[in-house]
Amino acid sequence: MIPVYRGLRSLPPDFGPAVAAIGNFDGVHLGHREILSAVVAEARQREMKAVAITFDPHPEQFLRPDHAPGLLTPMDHRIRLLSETGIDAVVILLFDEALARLTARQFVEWVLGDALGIAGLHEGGNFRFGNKAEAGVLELADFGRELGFRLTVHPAVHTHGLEVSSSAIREMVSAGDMRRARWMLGRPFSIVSTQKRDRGVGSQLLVPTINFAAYEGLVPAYGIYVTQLRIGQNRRPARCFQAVTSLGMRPTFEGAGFSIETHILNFEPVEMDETTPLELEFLVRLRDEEKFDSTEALKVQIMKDIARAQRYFRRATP
Ligand SMILES: Cc1cc2nc3c(=O)[nH]c(=O)nc-3n(C[C@H](O)[C@H](O)[C@H](O)COP(=O)(O)O)c2cc1C
Ligand SMILES: Nc1ncnc2c1ncn2[C@@H]1O[C@H](COP(=O)(O)OP(=O)(O)OP(=O)(O)O)[C@@H](O)[C@H]1O
Repeated sequence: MIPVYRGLRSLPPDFGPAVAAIGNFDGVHLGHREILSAVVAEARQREMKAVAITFDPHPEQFLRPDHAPGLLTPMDHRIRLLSETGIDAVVILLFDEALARLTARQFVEWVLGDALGIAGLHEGGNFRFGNKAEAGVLELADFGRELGFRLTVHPAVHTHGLEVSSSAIREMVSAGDMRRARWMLGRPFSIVSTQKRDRGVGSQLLVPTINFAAYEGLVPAYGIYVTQLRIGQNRRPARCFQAVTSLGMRPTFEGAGFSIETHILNFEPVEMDETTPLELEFLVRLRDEEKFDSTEALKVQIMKDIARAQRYFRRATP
């Protein structure tokens, strides 16, 4: 794993010079990856460190907690995806009152210059920074000329005619539109969690499922999905199973509450416990959750869901 520095105080004094991109990088989508690959290319050429600079909490969570979005990638997941882009280090800036108050000039001089030794920066045209997002890439280019770093501004990345952005992907995920979310992410939307014990109703009366423990990030619209489950990220290669997942309130069972439950289609025993990392990829939404009159009626529907998921995988795998 690459080094991850949490807060400027944890940086070594000889950290720079570095080529970097700054942003929330929520989702580490196609736009982010394009920028980060340019960061890596410039850093290799200039023999410097390639760095992703991100924020925790998400600025919106700090500034407008009531309206803040659920995240596509909580921090650990984001760090893993960032590290797969080829960068050498992640710097997490702690987004607090003091950081929010920095003017654009203070942010550039103190954070980018003094603390990080930035010699090259890559951003998209919509990048904004400084107190109340006062400055954009034009001001950043001026600072670069004054303080001696190179700024490269990248045109917006599009896919299927749509501009890629974290907020657009959040809307798609919230609406259960996994196909478009996948276009923009360049991978299926996934959540990373662990297993939790369930009530046992599923295994006895319906189908066996793996239940997910509490998850802090954004989840797709409630419903039933074709999914893929990776068990044990740290084990290489992780085991990957075809699955069907129910996500929501299980209206058939009054008071059952929220749950994410996955039934593996091509099950084989695998060693796991409540600490084993699980990654659940959402491929396509099958239907809304429904309230059934009986457990038997729910089971008939679950069998249909399983058959549809099996057909999906038969078509998807040549
Ligand atoms: C493929 C699949 C589809 C499901 N669809 C529904 C549904 O439409 N309505 C519902 O109330 N529960 C649905 N469930 C959830 C079951 O109610 C759930 O498995 C049951 O509550 C067992 O809970 P337990 O695992 O806590 O024992 C579905 C589960 C699966 C695996
Ligand atoms: N589609 C894109 N093409 C090129 N650059 C992008 C794209 N989307 C974001 N960036 C750039 O990536 C960096 C990090 O972006 P950040 O994660 O903060 O924003 P975002 O993805 O646009 O999210 P949001 O939709 O929440 O504003 C910034 O420089 C931003 O301009």
